[in-house]
Amino acid sequence: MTYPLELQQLRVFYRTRDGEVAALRNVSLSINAGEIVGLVGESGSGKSTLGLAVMRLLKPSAARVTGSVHVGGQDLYSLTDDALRLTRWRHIAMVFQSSMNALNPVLSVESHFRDTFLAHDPTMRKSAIQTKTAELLELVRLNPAVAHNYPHELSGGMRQRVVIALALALNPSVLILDEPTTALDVVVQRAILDQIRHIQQQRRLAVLFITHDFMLVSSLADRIAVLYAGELMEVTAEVTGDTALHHPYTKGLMRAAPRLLGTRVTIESIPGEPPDMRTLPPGCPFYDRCSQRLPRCQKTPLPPRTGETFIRCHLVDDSITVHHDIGGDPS
Ligand SMILES: Nc1ncnc2c1ncn2[C@@H]1O[C@H](COP(=O)(O)OP(=O)(O)OP(=O)(O)O)[C@@H](O)[C@H]1O
Ligand code: NI
Repeated sequence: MTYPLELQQLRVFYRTRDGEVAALRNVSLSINAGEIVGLVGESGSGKSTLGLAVMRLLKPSAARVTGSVHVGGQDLYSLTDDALRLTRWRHIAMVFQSSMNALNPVLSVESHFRDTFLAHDPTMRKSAIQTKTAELLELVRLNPAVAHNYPHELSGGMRQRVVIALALALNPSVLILDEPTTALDVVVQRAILDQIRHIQQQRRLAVLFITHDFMLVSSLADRIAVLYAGELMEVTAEVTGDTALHHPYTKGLMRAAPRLLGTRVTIESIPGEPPDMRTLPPGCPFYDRCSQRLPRCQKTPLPPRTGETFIRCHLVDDSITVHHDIGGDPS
């Protein structure tokens, strides 16, 4: 089976003055067509790094990437620069963290779309560009007249919709969204998420939705991938109930999500800080903060896991008798 997006043993090492720092370690994850996978983790866990590595946007001078990224069965890291340019936007597109502020202030909305279309098809006619632009603006519930506006004339929510519409311009099958709604107020955020869900279903898009907000993503995603210190600790389809078996870190995130109890919002957070990526312990990276740790968690590396869902935790390994979906590659 070919996935729209498949990561195998993806590793990213940033080159720093003090040597290489592993920001992403052995990440394996596949996303199906028509599926939203939420990637959650605290600040610095490597979420944006993963998005950039998947787009092959990390400069070789700044980072070394190993493992593989397949988009529609094609190995992204084996493509020539020309082929890569074609694949980006057409097959895989990304909405970057704070990209609503990255629109060019001196270009109208229409010009942004025109540039995108012409970069991929220089022969595209003006009328076709206008029609496509109007369609895309309507797709994200904007009035097509917005095409004549400049970014500063639009609200943050409208700019974010423009950026999402731009990412969809060449009809990609994979969309990566990095904190697309974080800067927006809750009502606007909700509306945009509903829209993303709608478009994603309509187009059978494979979506990787990056956020630090577990609560937000649990209402949106089909599966959640939990990143901690550059490693996937768990991939779960049990996105709402905390009765299911989870990694202690995932449980912590679930509790840390702001929760409405009657009229009261409680926020319980995980004590401690994520580890320094340069001096990671040999065992589980969550060891220092884990309330359920076992002696061997400190020294024994976590087992590698692949598959639709998995939990990487020594404790969980002990407590499950039936390894649901753990191991074996889907085919
Ligand atoms: N260019 C770089 N050179 C060296 N280290 C980097 C570089 N970019 C990021 N890092 C480090 O890699 C780790 C992961 O950063 P990344 O931005 O991917 O995290 P994130 O999960 O997206 O965080 P946030 O929620 O704050 O956006 C961090 O420790 C960060 O300091
Ligand atoms: Ni980030």
